[in-house]
Amino acid sequence: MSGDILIVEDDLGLQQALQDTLLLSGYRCECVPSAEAAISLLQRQAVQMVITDVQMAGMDGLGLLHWIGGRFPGLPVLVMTAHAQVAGAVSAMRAGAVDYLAKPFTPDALLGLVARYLRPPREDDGDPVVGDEKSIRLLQLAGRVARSAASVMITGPSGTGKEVLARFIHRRSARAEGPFVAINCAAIPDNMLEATLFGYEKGAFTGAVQACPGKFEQAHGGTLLLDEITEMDLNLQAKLLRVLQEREVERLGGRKIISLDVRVLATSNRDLRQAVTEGRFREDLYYRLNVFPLSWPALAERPGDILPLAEYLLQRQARLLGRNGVTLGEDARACLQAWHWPGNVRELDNVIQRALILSVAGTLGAGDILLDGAAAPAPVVPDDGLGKELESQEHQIILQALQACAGSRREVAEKLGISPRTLRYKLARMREAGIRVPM
Ligand SMILES: Nc1ncnc2c1ncn2[C@@H]1O[C@H](COP(=O)(O)OP(=O)(O)OP(=O)(O)O)[C@@H](O)[C@H]1O
Repeated sequence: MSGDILIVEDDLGLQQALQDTLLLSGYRCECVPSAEAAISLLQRQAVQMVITDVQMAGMDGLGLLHWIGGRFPGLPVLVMTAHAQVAGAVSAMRAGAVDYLAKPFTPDALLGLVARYLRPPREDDGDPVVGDEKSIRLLQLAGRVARSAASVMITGPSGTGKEVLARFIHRRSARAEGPFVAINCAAIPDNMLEATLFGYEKGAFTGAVQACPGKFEQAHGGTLLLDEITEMDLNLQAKLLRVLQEREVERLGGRKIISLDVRVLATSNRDLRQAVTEGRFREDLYYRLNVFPLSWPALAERPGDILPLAEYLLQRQARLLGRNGVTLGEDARACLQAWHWPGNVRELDNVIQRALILSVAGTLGAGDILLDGAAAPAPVVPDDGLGKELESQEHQIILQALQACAGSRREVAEKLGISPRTLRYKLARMREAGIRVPM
């Protein structure tokens, strides 16, 4: 499920910041400044989620929650409250809000919560990009395994593309038309993971104001990816094993047995055998999930993937920034090929993003490639100091332009000769880096 989020916020600066953050993650958004405007929009247009401020002139966020609860009971509503107003958050949860954000919050906190209810449309639902012999063989193997019903365990260091491979297996399987549901076991607090996986009935625990299906139920007829499974605590591992063996689930606080038709894929960046030996991962669960192990090695061990991936990631980022047609110069390619990529493909993605932000030219050069950890050998690359310097100069220029144009983004973008979209992107990055961007 992906799609439209309605933001209801009377502080236009915050409204814009929320929209920037969500747009950059691929969500489509509509913004309105009041609950009344939200109601009028909801009567005309379907949305998939609402994010609303509580305190607003006219009808407040709680009033809007009640209205939505009456008309669209299944529509998830996230409320934003001032930090000091815990009572507001409690009332909102009672009134049926699915969650709340205490201001001020980080872009990551916002995206983390939204992703629990709405999957961002991914740009990378294509096949994994490969160029190295090793990866080509791995992909062929994964394609064959996909057609079977076997559980698959994908291992490899962080950022190597394990989730991309899992999506590929789902798309190549007989379940391709069914849902693909991913849950990151490391990102959800232990006490919430069980409820998130298995679902709960209303009143199962404090805060369970309405019944909620778990990820297993949501994945019925499709595939469930248990990301970073080795981070799950041992008690929950036992419960998971039972669900996998019996192919049925019972929601927390519920009595009904729900039968499941779900294929389970799992990933881990640990040495699984060692986790079993150390008693951190159940051996029986290991055998259950490890029916078909696939291992995606570190990027440095498959150097033939680096340039095809760099090209692909460049085009993906360039599209977001409205900079289609940007290319990688020969010196930039040499730089990328020579690096040892401790952060794997995710690091490559970051480096490409940085290069695009720094450069305004149509071809990225070696000088635009800023690698993490300047201490490591990096041929023909300026040191990190220069990169930081340039970045901070760019931030200064943008901040000054914002001041000079009294916050008008359109004017700032014109003044700096960049598209409004690029400006939005840069501002969101600045906010992520903790810089206060005046509105
Ligand atoms: N072969 C590939 N083709 C296209 N994109 C890739 C590939 N490998 C990785 N990526 C991109 O790199 C980023 C990291 O990939 P992914 O999330 O799949 O890694 P991961 O191994 O699951 O990471 P973690 O262990 O941290 O969960 C994503 O943006 C993904 O789109």
